[in-house]
Amino acid sequence: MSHAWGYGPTNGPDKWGEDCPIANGPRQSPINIVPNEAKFDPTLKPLKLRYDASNAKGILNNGHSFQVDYEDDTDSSTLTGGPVSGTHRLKQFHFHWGASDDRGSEHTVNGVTFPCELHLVHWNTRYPSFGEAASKPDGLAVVGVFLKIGAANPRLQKVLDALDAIKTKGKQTTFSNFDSKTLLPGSLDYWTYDGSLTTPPLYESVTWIVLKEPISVSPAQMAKFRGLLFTGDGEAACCMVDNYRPCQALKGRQVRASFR
Ligand SMILES: NS(=O)(=O)N=C1NCCCN1
Ligand SMILES: [Zn+2]
Repeated sequence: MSHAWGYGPTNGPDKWGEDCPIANGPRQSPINIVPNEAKFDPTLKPLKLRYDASNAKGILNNGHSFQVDYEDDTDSSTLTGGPVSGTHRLKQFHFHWGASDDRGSEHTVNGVTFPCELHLVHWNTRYPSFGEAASKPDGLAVVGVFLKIGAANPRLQKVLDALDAIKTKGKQTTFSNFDSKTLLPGSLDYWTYDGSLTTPPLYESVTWIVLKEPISVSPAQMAKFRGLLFTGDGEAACCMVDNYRPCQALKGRQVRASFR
């Protein structure tokens, strides 16, 4: 692939293997989760997410999605417990979504897609930085949360209201005082499996923690996601939609459940 990766016909997921051969590796993500095939693991600990709203730094259109970045030079926003050992620091969160409500999530459940999926990206502090951790088999832990069409979600609104300022690729603005814990559903029941980044470089470094309970999003709120552009100022506009990777082969992996 001679040009930068993306989600179009010439640079999309089917082409990523040209630059990233790990795309066909043994622990790629996302996957279809089949609850009846997930094994309840009583040794799994409850997820402990402690986030400090004041760690929120900024919001950026990176040309593939948008992300909210967090200060990660101390242990003030962390994930502990769950399937991971040690402490993982929150680095950023971002979303994946579709052009219409029938698609957009990366993981699926019994083949069912959701219109959007939230990823909260954390890195293992046994390594000195996110960049170092990102390429280690136990380097990252990503919490995935499904968004399901329903009532407008007031907890999304501050994020969505910031999108007008970052419409095009490369735009960023300050984004402060946001507690990402408010984006989580009431239950922290989860499925977990060993996987990868779902965007290049597709490193097989992610312990995935996919929450069973979705949060709500309204059609009008979904329209705000779809108002973003993949393209930068001065380029032919291309709507930022369908920025999800299709499900990948399980290749013998076991998905565990934290709940019966
Ligand atoms: N969708 S994902 O697996 O979280 N992929 C990521 N790639 C770059 C760094 C953050 N996360
Ligand atoms: Zn993601």
